[in-house]
Amino acid sequence: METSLLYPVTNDQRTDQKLDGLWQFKFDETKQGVKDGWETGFHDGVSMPVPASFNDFFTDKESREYTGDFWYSRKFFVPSAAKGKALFLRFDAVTHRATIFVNGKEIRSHEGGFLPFTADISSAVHYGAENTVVVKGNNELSREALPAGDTITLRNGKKMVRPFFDFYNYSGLNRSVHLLTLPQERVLDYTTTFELNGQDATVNYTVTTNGDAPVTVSLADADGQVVATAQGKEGALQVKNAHLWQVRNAYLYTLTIQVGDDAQTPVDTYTDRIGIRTIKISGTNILVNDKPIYLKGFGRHEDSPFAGRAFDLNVEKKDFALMKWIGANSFRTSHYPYDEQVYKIADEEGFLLTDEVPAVGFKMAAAAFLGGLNQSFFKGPWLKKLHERHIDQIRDLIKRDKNHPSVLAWSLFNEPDTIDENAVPYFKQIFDESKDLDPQSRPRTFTLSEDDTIETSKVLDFPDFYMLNRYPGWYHFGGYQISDGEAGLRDEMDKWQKAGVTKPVVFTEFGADTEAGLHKLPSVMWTEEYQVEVLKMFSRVFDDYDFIKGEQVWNLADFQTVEGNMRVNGNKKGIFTRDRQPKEAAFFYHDRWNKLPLDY
Ligand SMILES: CCC[C@@H]1NC[C@@H](O)[C@H](O)[C@H]1C(=O)O
Repeated sequence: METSLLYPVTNDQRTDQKLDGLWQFKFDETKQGVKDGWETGFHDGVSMPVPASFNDFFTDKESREYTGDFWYSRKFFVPSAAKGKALFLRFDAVTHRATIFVNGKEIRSHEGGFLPFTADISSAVHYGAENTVVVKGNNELSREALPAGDTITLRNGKKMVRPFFDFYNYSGLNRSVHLLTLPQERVLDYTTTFELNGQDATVNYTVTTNGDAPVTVSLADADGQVVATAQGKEGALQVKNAHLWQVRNAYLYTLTIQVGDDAQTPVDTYTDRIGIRTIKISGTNILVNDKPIYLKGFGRHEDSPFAGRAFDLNVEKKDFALMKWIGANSFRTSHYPYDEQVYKIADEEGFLLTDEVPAVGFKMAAAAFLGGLNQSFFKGPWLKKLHERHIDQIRDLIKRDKNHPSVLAWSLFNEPDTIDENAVPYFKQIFDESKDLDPQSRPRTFTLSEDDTIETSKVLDFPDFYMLNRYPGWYHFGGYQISDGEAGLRDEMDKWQKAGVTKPVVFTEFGADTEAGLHKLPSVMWTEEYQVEVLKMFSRVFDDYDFIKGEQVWNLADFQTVEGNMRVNGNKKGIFTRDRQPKEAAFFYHDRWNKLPLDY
């Protein structure tokens, strides 16, 4: 687990310099890089944008599909003025694993392609001079890492991934790299929890530093007026007439943490924007500030042309414009943690997000669909290592995102195999070990695939609310059979109702692949008209069962997947195309959701 995952800030005590731009890049198919001294830097590679996935920049299939080690390198200058500071490199994400070298010295390694990590380079840099950072990355998949898959070797000797999941294995320095100078004594972390007392609110906080200097915490309103202060590494800020953060009606305060005796010359200062709100599950209701909400929105992907899986602020800005236009209020970070800037935007826009770790592909049946074996995923030699990495990434996910008001819940799996008894001990371990990680005790859950029902799933006691992925009208009872699909879905909902549903149910996936521009009257599958028929069918069912508290359609936009006979250059279940243009279904939801209150 990382020591500190605070998002970088720049002030009188801290600096954050992004090292984005063109880096040197090359593949290392024979894993000779270390033997050949690549860790000291190289100039015989190709130029590669950062942040970006490397895959789509190549025009030959072997490079696009490359699986194995790859190297990045660039120079960076460390000013003499940085002497005495703690120097770190912060990698917002390297997919799927990385080893970091500075001036030829190995600093650290990291496993997991969607969460940040920092490398302390204080002992390796030259001050007042240029330095060289080198990243050795790797994008192989296995059953003992997240996300799950296999890596095979073709008869021509080339490696190839076989994902047990339905998104392309985009790889590389997918998010920004930062050069940080920090005070030797500094803030490492902080937590916030909230109590609402009528018009007033209490912000309970803790601050973790690496020293003994005193701490002062203050809270300022959106106009910059300080509304509360407190002393000490633990305390409570009393806020009169608190302006609450609400769904699609956000309000953010600025929290300032100062370390040191003298407010005029603090040892360290850390600031962040927080929202005062509470989240609870009460019976079959999801409550924000004690008010029931209904989730309207999407499963998404970090996916776009050219950038691949890399964070692209332009795409993110467009996606939020589309989600606001259509009347959405929420999304799931399917199937992995997104870039921190997404959560910051969601905080500002008042969107709720379900924050998901890349525990996807934990189901051999799905792997069978994608070319794996058909056996129990939770019974194999890979489980011990997988569990270690799974809980490690849950810990870092919650450590990184716990102070965002937009985070509604933690999704600990996507469509795992929960029918097999072997799943129970694994789930028990994950839920036991994640129980106390979130100071705000937000709900923990996971998505249930079609096979995992109230009759077949063995792990329904664990989630705090249910997330259902259902595809009648597409993967079964498609086309003219859709009426049987609806009848079957209603049968299942009747069983949930009869069993006495005691927790909220949110539909987190449903939809139909649709080729934009394909029309037919009457409809056939793959046409825009048919996608609307499927979504209207689901809407009729959702409106008939009061325990259903959310509809998040799959997917906001078309996205890249592996090639195959079930995919037409990617997954086309988007309500928008991959270049973010509306299909007919976008206007259906614009009409359906904008008739409802923003938060229900
Ligand atoms: C029947 C499983 C559906 C599946 N669920 C996980 C998503 O990552 C996929 O994209 C989606 C699909 O096949 O469209």
